[in-house]
Amino acid sequence: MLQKIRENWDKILQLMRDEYDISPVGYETWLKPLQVESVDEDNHIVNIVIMDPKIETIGLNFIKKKYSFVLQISIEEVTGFKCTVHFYSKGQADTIKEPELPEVKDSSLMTIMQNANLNPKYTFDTFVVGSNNKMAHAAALAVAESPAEIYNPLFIYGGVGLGKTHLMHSIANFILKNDPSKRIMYVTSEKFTNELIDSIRNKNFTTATQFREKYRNNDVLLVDDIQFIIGKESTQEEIFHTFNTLHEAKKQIIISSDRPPKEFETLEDRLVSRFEWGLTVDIQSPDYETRMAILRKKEEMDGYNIDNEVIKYIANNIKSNIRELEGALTKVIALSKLDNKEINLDLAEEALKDFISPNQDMEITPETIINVVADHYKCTPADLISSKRNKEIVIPRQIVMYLCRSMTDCPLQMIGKYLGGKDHTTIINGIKKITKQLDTDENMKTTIDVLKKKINPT
Ligand SMILES: Nc1ncnc2c1ncn2[C@@H]1O[C@H](COP(=O)(O)OP(=O)(O)OP(=O)(O)O)[C@@H](O)[C@H]1O
Repeated sequence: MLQKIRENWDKILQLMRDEYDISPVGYETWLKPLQVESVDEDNHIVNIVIMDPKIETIGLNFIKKKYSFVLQISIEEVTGFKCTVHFYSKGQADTIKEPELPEVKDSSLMTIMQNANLNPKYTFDTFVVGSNNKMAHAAALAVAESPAEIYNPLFIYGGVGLGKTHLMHSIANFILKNDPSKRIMYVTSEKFTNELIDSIRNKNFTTATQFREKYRNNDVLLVDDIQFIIGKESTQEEIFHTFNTLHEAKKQIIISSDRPPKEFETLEDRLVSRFEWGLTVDIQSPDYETRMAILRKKEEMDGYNIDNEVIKYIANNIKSNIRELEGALTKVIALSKLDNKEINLDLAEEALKDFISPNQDMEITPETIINVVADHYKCTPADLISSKRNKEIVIPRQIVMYLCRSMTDCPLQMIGKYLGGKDHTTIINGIKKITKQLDTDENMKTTIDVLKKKINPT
């Protein structure tokens, strides 16, 4: 087994990196220096030595805490060997034998979680509750405690990197922990679409049946980022039937999206109405206290105790995306490890100099607005700038005109220039159209609110 693990070592590390979202710097710093020292086949123990003298002492606990579990799973996945890993710094390798880690007891549950495409790190325990996500958290917990009994479907929406996926996985992990026999499947709507296309392409009855079974034969189905089904008719059809089958069988459905169901203007009504059958909850950007609490939680999980000034600096400067907030803390920690320096404000400023630009609170520009609106309507900025006259482009373009007028100081003529040289009468007409619609159309109000938040989340 030693030989097999050694031969596949690069593959195992790469699997960890790709499957568990380990950043390039994390990979280089923590994983590359790891080598397999020996294997105790009887006790299923793999002994790993940390070869880099720079990190072997300071990084030992960190690596143990953070990577033991994913390394165990990756070794099992690549070589089939179910094991516990023990880490040693180079000097300890021959002498120390540590007690077995508790994680191995859960390894069958972990395999079930993996098969359901779940990230075991995303649990309610690691999810910080703040005013921005209180409702969503409460609804998620209620669904986890009583699947298919209260809110079905549960529809969670919110901006990028705000914790929708984390919350969905928390529900599924909670259910599985209580009852590992539950059949659970997590999928992004993109992956669902790709698998559907594959099953149709093969034109093979078995493949189509297998695909349906995979998604319909579940107690809980979680579909992330449902907005990507817009404009994909076969996927919508399949989602519709999958939804009906599961709902009729009283199985739980959980959906996430970047917008509420009523904002799916081009989606069939029958789907939109189904999405609204249960409960719709949103997640907003975190306030300062929540950002601080999230950073504190992450620091605690990674085994650090970082100066309050540093945490405040990050929380003050990264406001709208929790993924970026976490990334910033990871960067600061990594730099301190690499340079073997104490974590203080100077080091944080150095580590984040490309991340936090002094101009980040700069005024909003028409370019930003065009990009956000294009992303929201799943068209391209070039479509909005073009002279295309179809409704799918004309309305978003008029929204750009309205938002440029209400969110920037840009003169009408300049807005016209940003939109590919439209004259100022066209811009005025566009703005009037949206302003008028806002008086009567609730959907338009919600759309404008959502877009304004995306453009200026603070
Ligand atoms: N309330 C929270 N407490 C702790 N960590 C959080 C919280 N919200 C988000 N995170 C962390 O932020 C990162 C991004 O969260 P997640 O992937 O769930 O966002 P998302 O809303 O699904 O993003 P996307 O729109 O890109 O799909 C994850 O690492 C997650 O663990």
